[in-house]
Amino acid sequence: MLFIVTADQMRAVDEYTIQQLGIPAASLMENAGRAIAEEVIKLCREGQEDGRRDDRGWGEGDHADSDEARHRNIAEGGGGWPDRGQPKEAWRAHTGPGDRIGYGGDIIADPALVMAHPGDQHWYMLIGKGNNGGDGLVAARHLVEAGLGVTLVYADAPEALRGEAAVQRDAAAKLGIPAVVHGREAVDFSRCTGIVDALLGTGSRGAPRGAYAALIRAANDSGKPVVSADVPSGLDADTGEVYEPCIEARVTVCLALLKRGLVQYPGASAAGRIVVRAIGIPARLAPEHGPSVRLLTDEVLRGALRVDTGRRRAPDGHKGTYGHVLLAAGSMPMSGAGLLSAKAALRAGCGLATWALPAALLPHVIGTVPELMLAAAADGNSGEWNAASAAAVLRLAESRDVLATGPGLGRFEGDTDWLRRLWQQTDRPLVIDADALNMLADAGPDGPRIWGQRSAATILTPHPGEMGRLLRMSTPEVQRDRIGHAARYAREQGVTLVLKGARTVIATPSGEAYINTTGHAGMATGGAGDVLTGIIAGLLAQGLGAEQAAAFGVYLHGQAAERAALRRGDPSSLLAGDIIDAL
Ligand SMILES: NC(=O)C1=CN([C@@H]2O[C@H](COP(=O)(O)OP(=O)(O)OC[C@H]3O[C@@H](n4cnc5c(N)ncnc54)[C@H](OP(=O)(O)O)[C@@H]3O)[C@@H](O)[C@H]2O)[C@@H](O)CC1
Ligand SMILES: [K+]
Repeated sequence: MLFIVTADQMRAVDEYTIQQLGIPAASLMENAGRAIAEEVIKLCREGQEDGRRDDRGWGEGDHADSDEARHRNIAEGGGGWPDRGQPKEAWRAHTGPGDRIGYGGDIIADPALVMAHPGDQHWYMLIGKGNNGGDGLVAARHLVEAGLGVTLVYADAPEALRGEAAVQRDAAAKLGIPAVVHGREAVDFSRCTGIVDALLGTGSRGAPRGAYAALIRAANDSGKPVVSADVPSGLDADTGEVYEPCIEARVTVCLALLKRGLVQYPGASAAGRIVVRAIGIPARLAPEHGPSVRLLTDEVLRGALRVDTGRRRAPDGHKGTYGHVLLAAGSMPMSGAGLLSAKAALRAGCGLATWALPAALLPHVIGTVPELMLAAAADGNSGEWNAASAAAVLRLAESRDVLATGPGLGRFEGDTDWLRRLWQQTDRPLVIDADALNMLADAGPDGPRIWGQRSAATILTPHPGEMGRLLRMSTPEVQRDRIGHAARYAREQGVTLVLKGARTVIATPSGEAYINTTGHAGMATGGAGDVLTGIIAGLLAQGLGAEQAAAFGVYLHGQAAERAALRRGDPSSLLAGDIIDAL
């Protein structure tokens, strides 16, 4: 299971493992360095195999329907990417004739470190003065052992290294691994075939300084593939913010647990392919030492969240079994938003859906979705909502299972009070999106808290701009720490929050959070959010809890968008309606 941690949480788990479990720090560093060396070899082999990387311009990697692809460019245990499932044949292809003994079966020495023509490779290992540098030194030893050429490039004087890292420095020196110190000797990056970035890890603070900054710039400018140890140097491991400069890695070998900065943009782009490698630290310790944040995969949905991702129906089920969604949405200029939401709710599998809308809109939408029931909830000829309509919506909600509101609603006189009445006077699960979120933001900085805790599920689905209005901060500020802001708001306001955007965050009132792995940049299109509102409402109607409906809804939404983009052949031509059709 892929837990996602902050640097402090990682440190606490490290400490526990070393001090309470008694696993020596040296073992962890040995495992870390060895894992980095293996990933370097794997990258070299890929280069030897075909030299052509499969960059199809989808933004985040391959699009396939398997859970492995779900992880996007994140792989666990080093085996998930891109092993191509044929280890034995692969070793055959990669090992030279001298590496195999032909009689009585294959005997292969240390397969993870075997490659053809290792002597053609020469890697520069950029070594910082902390434990990240220690990992790089261990990796250097293993690469030398595998036959590659290696040069250590120290950012600081080697004497600055302490503890375990100093032990590794001395071992490397005794083995005669060539070393230079930045500033003392010139470093010519054109002479290497690849670079290991072991400058800064989770102990990094702020923008890289001095020699660290100079080496990062030189590595990026070299055009050589960079493998980063734990996190790309120059990345904020907690927020995903990239400082100037920041390593642009081809591969990041993330040690033990995923760091938050690697799953949030722009950090996720700087990290390249992320491989999470176990180093002897039990992953399940993570939530005991900080918030529980997980990558949202099919496994997490089926396991921890107990969601039937196969969406099986009871053989004797009827439409009443799958619940009835009431959607209060749409206005004259934005009727399509209501239509998309309502249709998505039906496609998500609810038994029935009623769309409550301004009376003047009714004649224009009758028959557009025949499966949908329509209810005029606001009088007048304007096609807009009004404050008095709250009573009608509440009345309709009495015989429905879920209320969703916001898409295409528009703003109107007294709208914040209109929303407050829905919040306080219906005991149905409530999904709040779009303009309804702006009404909520106008309720004041304490937002929902002053309206009281709802007993039923309450799900808010802001995009970063709406989240900013709720939090009274700018959109870039929200984006700078998406997980942190979403988790805090959900906990403080007692709601389930879906912060939309690349790598959607789902945060619960109890402090759990999930980072979605499905979807693509083609979903940045009008109406995609309205579709999500409908899907989540449709799942709530079928009896899923808030956490399950929000998480599964986001996952399904992205998965359907992937399918739709594959059908069209190009994600950028995706329409929100295509997502509904692919559900
Ligand atoms: N058991 C463990 O702990 C394990 C840890 N592991 C590994 O250790 C890594 C964490 O190691 P770490 O805590 O030593 O910090 P790390 O990131 O190497 O560097 C800190 C040094 O950099 C410096 N520095 C800071 N900011 C800077 C800046 N902006 N620009 C320039 N310099 C800056 C700072 O110096 P200062 O400024 O304080 O003088 C400090 O000396 C982790 O990511 C993983 O790779 C694994 O082996 C598994 C076991
Ligand atoms: K690094």
